[in-house]
Amino acid sequence: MSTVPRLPATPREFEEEARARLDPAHYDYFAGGAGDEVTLRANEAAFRRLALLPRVLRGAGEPRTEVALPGGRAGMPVLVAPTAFHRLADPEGERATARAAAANETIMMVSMAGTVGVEDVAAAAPEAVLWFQLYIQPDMPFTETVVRRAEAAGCAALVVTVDSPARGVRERELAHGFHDLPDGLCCENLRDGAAVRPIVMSPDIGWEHIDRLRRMTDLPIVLKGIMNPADVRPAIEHGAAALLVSNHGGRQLDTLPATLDMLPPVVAAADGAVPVLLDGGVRRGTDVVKALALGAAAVAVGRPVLWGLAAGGERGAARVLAMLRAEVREALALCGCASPADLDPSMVRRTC
Ligand SMILES: Cc1cc2nc3c(=O)[nH]c(=O)nc-3n(C[C@H](O)[C@H](O)[C@H](O)COP(=O)(O)O)c2cc1C
Ligand SMILES: CCCCC(=O)C(=O)O
Repeated sequence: MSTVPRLPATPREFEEEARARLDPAHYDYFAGGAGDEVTLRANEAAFRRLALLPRVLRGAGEPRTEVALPGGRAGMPVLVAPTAFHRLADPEGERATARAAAANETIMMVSMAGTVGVEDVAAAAPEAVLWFQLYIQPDMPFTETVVRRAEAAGCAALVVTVDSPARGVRERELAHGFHDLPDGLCCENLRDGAAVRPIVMSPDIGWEHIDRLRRMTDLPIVLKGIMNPADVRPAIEHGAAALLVSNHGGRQLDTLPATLDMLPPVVAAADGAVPVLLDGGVRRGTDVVKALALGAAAVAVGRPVLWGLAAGGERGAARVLAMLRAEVREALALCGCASPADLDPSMVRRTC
């Protein structure tokens, strides 16, 4: 009789199980942040500082969790953030993640630094809604080649990461000497003929590149890595369809504020012109509900999915997403909400 291995039951246990299974260098690559990891810790701490204030006796009925976004509908307001190198966590890599996302009716943002090509990710989960994350390469003809591949694979949006004019310095990576993928793995979306190009994070990228991208494709463009409200107007003027408030999970510049703390001013600056999403430190359904109450249209999770993948492959990643979905439903119900639209800023309160 074959037995199915037991999966961890909480986000913390998933991380512990992943840590036990992963090569320590790979665990630290996934877990770590830039500098002293001030921002990495701040993201999660900001959610703990905020308390929920439910409403009562609203007769809201069973809550619905789906949300409509420029790149399609998601069955829950928790998307999969783009993270690199999934085959370090599981041999199936991004294929497994896409199936886990599809099983939970949510959207997967496929990293440009994926270890499975976007076509193969799409083929592995034909029902998955995929958004393609792009680092605009200064070689624009090559950027266009990558965009065409994402379009041909059926991706429904481009997520352009704008917080990386240079690569963040993560001391945990330096301590392990982690620079390259092991033999046999590479960034499949960077293939150029027989060669695989390195990803260039260029300080030369500017708004004119967003304009060129806008002219290149009809796909909605989500700008990922907006933190300063001063960037919101230009983003809208240059055609962004949505903004993703992100500090790259604390992996780029250290000592940025928590994303949750910048959400209200970014939402205010967007003034309803485009939906605003958030990632960074979302670990529980209550975290999701707090971000939605402060005006996020949806959130995304990075590391929790990697822990699921490392702890239990596709099943593990699917379980992490299913836990979040169940927790969001429960938190909405206990807040007296019929859907995310019933949340508002009066339902959260700062505790310190
Ligand atoms: C291991 C790892 C790899 C990442 N790779 C990418 C990437 O290739 N492109 C990108 O835009 N963001 C990348 N990110 C950032 C995530 O998209 C996201 O902003 C962040 O993980 C959210 O924080 P969380 O991990 O606390 O949920 C990566 C994050 C991690 C942890
Ligand atoms: C060149 C891969 C970049 C992945 C990334 O964005 C990260 O590790 O945070």
